[in-house]
This record gives sequence, structure tokens and C-alpha cells, in this order.
Amino acid sequence: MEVGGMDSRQANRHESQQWRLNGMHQALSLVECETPRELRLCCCDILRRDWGFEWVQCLYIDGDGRWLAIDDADARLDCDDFRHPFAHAIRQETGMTLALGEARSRLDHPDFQRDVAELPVHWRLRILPLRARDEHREWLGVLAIAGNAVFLDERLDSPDFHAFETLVCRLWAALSRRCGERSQRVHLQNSLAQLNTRDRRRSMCEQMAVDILGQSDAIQRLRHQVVRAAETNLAVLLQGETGTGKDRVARAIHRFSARGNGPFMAINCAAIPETLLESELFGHIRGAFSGADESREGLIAQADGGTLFLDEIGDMPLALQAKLLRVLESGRYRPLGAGEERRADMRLIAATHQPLRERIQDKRFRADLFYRLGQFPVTLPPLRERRGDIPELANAFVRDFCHREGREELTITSAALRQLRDRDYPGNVRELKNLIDYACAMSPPGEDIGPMALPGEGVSSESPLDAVTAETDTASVRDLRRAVREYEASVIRQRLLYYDGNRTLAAASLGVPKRTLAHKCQQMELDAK
Ligand SMILES: Nc1ncnc2c1ncn2[C@@H]1O[C@H](COP(=O)(O)OP(=O)(O)OP(=O)(O)O)[C@@H](O)[C@H]1O
Repeated sequence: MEVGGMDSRQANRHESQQWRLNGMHQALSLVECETPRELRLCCCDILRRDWGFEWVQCLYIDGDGRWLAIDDADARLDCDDFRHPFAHAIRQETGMTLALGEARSRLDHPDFQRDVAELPVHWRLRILPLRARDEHREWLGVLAIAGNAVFLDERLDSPDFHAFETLVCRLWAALSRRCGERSQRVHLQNSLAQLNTRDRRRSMCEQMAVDILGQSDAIQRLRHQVVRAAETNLAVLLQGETGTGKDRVARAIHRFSARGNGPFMAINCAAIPETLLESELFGHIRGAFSGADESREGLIAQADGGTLFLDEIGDMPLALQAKLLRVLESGRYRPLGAGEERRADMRLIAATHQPLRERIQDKRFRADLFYRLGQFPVTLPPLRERRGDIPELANAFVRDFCHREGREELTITSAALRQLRDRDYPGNVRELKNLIDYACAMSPPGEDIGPMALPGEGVSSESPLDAVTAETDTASVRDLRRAVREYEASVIRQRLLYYDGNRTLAAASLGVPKRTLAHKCQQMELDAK
């Protein structure tokens, strides 16, 4: 008897030691949870596995306190829907025990009926509203456990379960606060980052406004696009009529980009004879072709770490277009005559005033290159679509002129500004600038620039160009060919001067193709843009 008594005491002690050990393991698993969701799932696991409850649900009250929800399930329950016993327990702030057989016939909430439909009728359901066990005492959710009545009462009314429940509630409250604070912090950091990005972009647009002038919506949008383009390394395709500021915009993108301290290499594809363009871009090694006495780096290599600007890309010969596409796609290029490829680390900006889609249809421009170049397309507005910017531009060009020429300050009258606003500008901002330069030059010192100082539309007969050409002295001509060449050079020089070096406009005004003009300039060694 004594022996038997000893055995059962030992067995009891062993069981309670085992239970305590289990309890510690349970506490450890709960404490290691990092989010309220993890904690709830862990709590249900323990109740099923270690406590032997077959049916357990842990519901939480979501953010705005309106809903009771279960992790990883779509269904949720309105906390004000008293017909459901879980909501009722929360609102009454007290636990409930329901006999399932009776509850099934008495409580007609469809969700509740569905949830307990499979449970044996002789079982009981315990509903325990859970709240934080600290000074805040906020409601956290509901624990619902169903099972055999005796088993349920024995376990749930034990001090061990009370300790377990207390631990779950404490940890749940602490984790909710920590996660809430963390998500608030992340939210705050995100909005601060957004604010910083917005501020930074706004400030970049403001800095750019001293260079890319104008306050029209179109120009403000353009400055915004320049900032966005500068933030990326994408190839940019600038499209717009001649003189709209494509060159200026390309430089701004480079300056404001991460490559801003690197080189900016620019080339006008229309101004270079086809044969030279390839070696200009790719470079060559010594002996690559007759006359290649020295190896020479091309612009792609020179633009390393910076930006390569290809102006008038529409004029690039087809064979070279294919080579350029390969550089863009592989990031590698091969100088003329070289055996090995080299790596190209440059950002490409291309510009054109030609409608490239039409050139694609005419098979003069590769569609694949067009799409590759246009990763970031930017269209510049013509001046006629932003006439409101003309006064600001005109005043700025007057100031520039005076500064450049060391002249005392000149002002432009509002009548002259009105006239400027009403003119046509096929050459866009460049034309306006040339017109202002001319008007400044014609205005006597100390006098305002009035309408009379402005030349007529386009290259008028009163223009200084005609005066120069008309005054050519023919009596002294001894060598006709030479005289014709000189006359031609003088006309081209004057025309380029008038159009600020723009060969497109100069060529158009002289009725010759741009390539012909470019060729003549090269022969005559005339400087142009
Ligand atoms: N928004 C602007 N603010 C101030 N100056 C401008 C602006 N846009 C253009 N300009 C001036 O107009 C002239 C022409 O600009 P730019 O050379 O950039 O035009 P473009 O579109 O590249 O012309 P093209 O197609 O003929 O090469 C330059 O003198 C430039 O400084």
C-alpha cells in the first residue's frame, strides 16, 4: 500500500514536473513571436497540441475597432452585431459558456451556425474576450474553444490556463503596440521620403528655370520631365521643331543627372559627312583606313561616365543606326579596325526635329532604334504654343545681349513686346533670340527698344544681310571662280550668323539641302553649330 502510495505520488510529481516544463516551452514559443498574428497562430497551436482542444478560434479586433477577424481568412464579423455570441461577449465585456445543442437552435446568426455546424451537440463553447493586461486595458479579440464539457471546465478553469491566457494577452498588447509604432514609423519615413523627393524635385525645377526659361504650363511640364529623366539612366529622345531648345534640354538632363560631373559629348549627325561619322563616334585604331595614322578615341569612349548627345539623329545613315543600336543593347562597341569590343558607359540623349515615324515608313530610320532611343521620350513645345513666355524670353535675351556686348541696360517697350507676341516664329526661340539681338544692335544707346527696332517677318529686305551682299564690289573681280566662292562663303557666313549657327534654318532660307550646306561649310571651314 505504502509502495503503491509512493508510486502514485512519484507519478503525480513527475506529471506536474512535465507539465511545468511544457508550460515553459509554451511560454518560450509565445515570447519568441514577433507579430500579433504569429502570436495568435502560436496560441491556437499550443491549445490544440498541448492542451488537447480540438476546436479553437482566436479572433482579433482590427485597426478601427469595428471588426472581429480571423488570421488568413476573408470573413470578418461586425463587432456591433450582437446576434453573434463573439460580438456579444466583447460588447458585454464578459466571458460566456454556451451549450452547443441549445446555441444551435437559439442563435440564428448564419456565420455562427456555419462555424459550429459540424461540432457535436453535447459539446460546450467557451467564449473568452481578451483584453490587454496593463494600464491600457484595450480589447484585443476573442478566444473561442469548444469541447467536451468536463474536459473544457477542468482545463479552462485551472490556474495554468489563467496564467497562459494572461501571458498571451500581455504579449499580444505589447506586440500590437510595437508593430503599430513600427508601421507608423515606416509610414512616417515613407511620407518624409516622399516629401523630400517632392521638395528636391521642386527645387531642381526652380534651379532649371533660370536656364530653361518660361512659365507656361508646357514649359513647367518640360522642366518636370527633365528632372525625372535626370533621375534615370534611360535613353532620352528629344523631339521638337528647330530652335525649341533641344540642345539646352539635353545639357540640363546631363547636368542634373548623377553623371553631371562627367563629360558631355555632343555631335550633330547632319553636319558630319557620312564617311567620317562612324569614326567620330566609334573611334579607330591606327591603320584602320587610309589616312588613319594615329589611333583615335571616338565620342562614345570620350563620353565614358557621362552623356553622349546625338543631335539630328534622323540624319544618321542606316548602316550606322544598326551599329548604334548594338551599342545601346549590349553596352559594347568596337572602334574601326579594332579586334576586340570595348565597354561603353555613357547615357545617350538623341534629338531630332524630323518626324521620325515618317522616316521609319520611308525606310530611312530603323524602327527598333527609334523605340530603343525613346525609352524616355520628351517633346518640346513650339513657341507658338506658349506665346505667354515671349516677354520673359525677350527680356532675358535683351539682358544677355547687353551683358555680352558690354552695353548699358536696354529696355523693351510693351508695344514692342506686343508685336513680338503676335509674330510667327518658324525658327522658334532661336529666331526670337536673333531678332532681339538685331533689335538691340539697332537701338541707339539709352533708347528703349520699340516696335520700329524690330525687323519685318523672317529675313526681311531691310535685313543687314542684304545690305552686306549688295555692297560687294564687282569692279575689282579678277578671278571669277574665286569671287563666286568668296561671295558664296560670305552669304553662308552671314546667314549662319543670322540664324545663330543653325544650319537647318540657314539651309532652308537659302533653298539648299542641309547636307549640302554642311558640306560647303566644311569646304570653306566655316564655323557653325
Ligand atoms: N526655354 C529656353 N530658355 C532660354 N533659351 C532658350 C530656350 N529654348 C531655347 N533657347 C535658346 O534658343 C536657341 C536655340 O536652342 P537650341 O539650340 O537648344 O534648340 P534646338 O531645338 O536644339 O535647335 P535645332 O533643332 O535647330 O538644333 C539657343 O540660343 C537657346 O539658348
